[in-house]
Amino acid sequence: MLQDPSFALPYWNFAIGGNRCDICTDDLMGARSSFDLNGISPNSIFSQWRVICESVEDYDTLGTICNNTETSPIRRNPAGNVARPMVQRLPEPKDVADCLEVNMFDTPPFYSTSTESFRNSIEGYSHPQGTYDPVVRSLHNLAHLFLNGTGGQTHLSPNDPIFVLLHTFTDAIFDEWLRRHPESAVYPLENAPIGHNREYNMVPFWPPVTNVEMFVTAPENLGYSYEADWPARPITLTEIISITVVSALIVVAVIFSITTCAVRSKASRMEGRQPLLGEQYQRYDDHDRHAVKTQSVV
Ligand SMILES: O=C1C=c2cc(C(=O)O)[nH]c2=CC1=O
Repeated sequence: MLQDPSFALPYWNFAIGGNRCDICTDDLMGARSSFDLNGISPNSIFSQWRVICESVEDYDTLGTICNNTETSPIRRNPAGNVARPMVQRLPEPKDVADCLEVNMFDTPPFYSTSTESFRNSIEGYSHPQGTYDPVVRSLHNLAHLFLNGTGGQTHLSPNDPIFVLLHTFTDAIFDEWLRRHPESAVYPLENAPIGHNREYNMVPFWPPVTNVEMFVTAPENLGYSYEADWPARPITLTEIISITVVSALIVVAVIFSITTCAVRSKASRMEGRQPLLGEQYQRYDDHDRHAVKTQSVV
């Protein structure tokens, strides 16, 4: 993209479970301040990073527009939302594996209420496996809400530099999904919310670019690829049962074959040692030989 091989897009793999923000350290995105639960440590370069475009009421009620004035420092209290325990933990690796298995890219109404939709699953309005549930927050949304501060409020979140890392990881998951589902990667042609149909331009980019033009993998589209290890899909109960049954059948078949071979080889060894005529057959004894001679004379 830039013709600069040293340029890279870093990402934050937020699907690590637990209640610890692993990149919230002073050498990365800033540790928690010891003086202020919601603040960033003074040892971080981000401690005085300030928010712009915070006066949302003014924009709504007075019709003013953001003029880039800096206001308060960014706030962050990872895992600290005591009123909402559900957002005190980061997504699990399994959640990424599950959402990569969702087959359809999107389903009507192509909205935050869509079910069995990869788009809604990665966005985080449904269970990672695809089922829509109004109380659930997962993946991208959960990572935002976990940050619990500037990064957790939709109109402010880009002010926290973690935003970029959270979104490059979300994009990497989308890219992996496109790679795995080439045949079901179908972007909605119509009936999507305003501006989101396949051939509509993505607002506010200039020069104009349509949604479908961006619906291709990063290497094809922009000339970069993500270096990521994806969690393996966990084995389902049905698969465990099938594997157990097949393994048991293989063991029985092997035991049966070994036993049959052993019995046959023993039988053939015994046969080799037996007289040609068994005890039940009459033998030539002196009397018989005599009888034969007598008969031949007659
Ligand atoms: O910055 C964001 C904050 C969000 C909060 C939710 C939610 O599901 O409540 N979703 C969000 C997306 C954001 O981009």
